[in-house]
Amino acid sequence: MAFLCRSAASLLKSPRAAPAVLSACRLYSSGGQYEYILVEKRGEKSDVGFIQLNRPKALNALCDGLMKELKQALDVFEADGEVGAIVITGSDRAFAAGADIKEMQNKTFQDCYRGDFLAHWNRVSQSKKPVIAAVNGFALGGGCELAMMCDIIYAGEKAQFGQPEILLGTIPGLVSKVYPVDQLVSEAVKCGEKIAANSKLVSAMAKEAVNAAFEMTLAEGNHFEKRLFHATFATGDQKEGMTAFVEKRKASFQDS
Ligand SMILES: CCC/C=C/C(=O)SCCNC(=O)CCNC(=O)[C@H](O)C(C)(C)COP(=O)([O-])OP(=O)([O-])OC[C@H]1O[C@@H](n2cnc3c(N)ncnc32)[C@H](O)[C@@H]1OP(=O)([O-])[O-]
Repeated sequence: MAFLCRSAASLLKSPRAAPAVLSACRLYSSGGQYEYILVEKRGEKSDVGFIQLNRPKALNALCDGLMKELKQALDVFEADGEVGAIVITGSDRAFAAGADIKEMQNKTFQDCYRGDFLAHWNRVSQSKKPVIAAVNGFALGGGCELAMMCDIIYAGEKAQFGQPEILLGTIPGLVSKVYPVDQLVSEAVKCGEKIAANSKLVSAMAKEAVNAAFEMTLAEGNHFEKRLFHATFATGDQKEGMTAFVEKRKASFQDS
């Protein structure tokens, strides 16, 4: 699994493949029109529910509308007796580049807490039917978490998983990396440098979330992480991190 930052991503960039187009895609639902996803039944027996995230210009950033539609499509497939499994995919370039930063940029802690921000994000992990993530391209932040909520992950050779939220002044849930023996120590130091360049306040919150999860049930751990995620919206560093992303510049964190 690769931990991606924007600069690393630019090195890894592959020729931009056109978003996969669903031939003969038909809207499959209770008649509702989906704006952010394409939905159909696939397989010889039409017994596989197929959901393609479809915000190509935003690299399938998971805006609130998209997540609501995803929940709606899962509800429809759960109720469909023909459907035995569900596949969620994105485009060749991006499974999903995370929660929508532009939508989150100006949210306050109060907005997050009162509106129970991300409340419906657990829908995938609550699915009674097996869900398979088919991941090509970027699966970052909430996009990586969406894949992890599925029961099985199939990854294309160029799939890139990462939890880069710390670069935005908010908290991630997972980081892992594998190196050859002789590169391990120097890479660990480089990693330390990258961490140290981020908000120390938010890094501490991330660590608190990870450590607390070891002592909790999965549901409690998810809840605790969500509350800490909300709390980062009370910091100046979250504002700086997300504003810097939108303004296409490097963030300057003040640990506040
Ligand atoms: C449990 C929940 C908690 C989750 C928290 C999160 O997920 S936090 C998030 C964690 N995720 C991250 O921190 C990843 C943030 N994304 C990146 O770092 C880079 O986009 C990249 C490395 C994925 C691709 O770089 P690249 O140079 O190849 O492409 P590019 O950068 O030019 O992007 C093309 C267009 O897509 C847009 N857009 C992209 N992502 C998002 C987004 N999440 N949101 C909104 N928009 C996004 C981007 O603004 C641009 O639109 P514009 O300006 O043209 O209108």
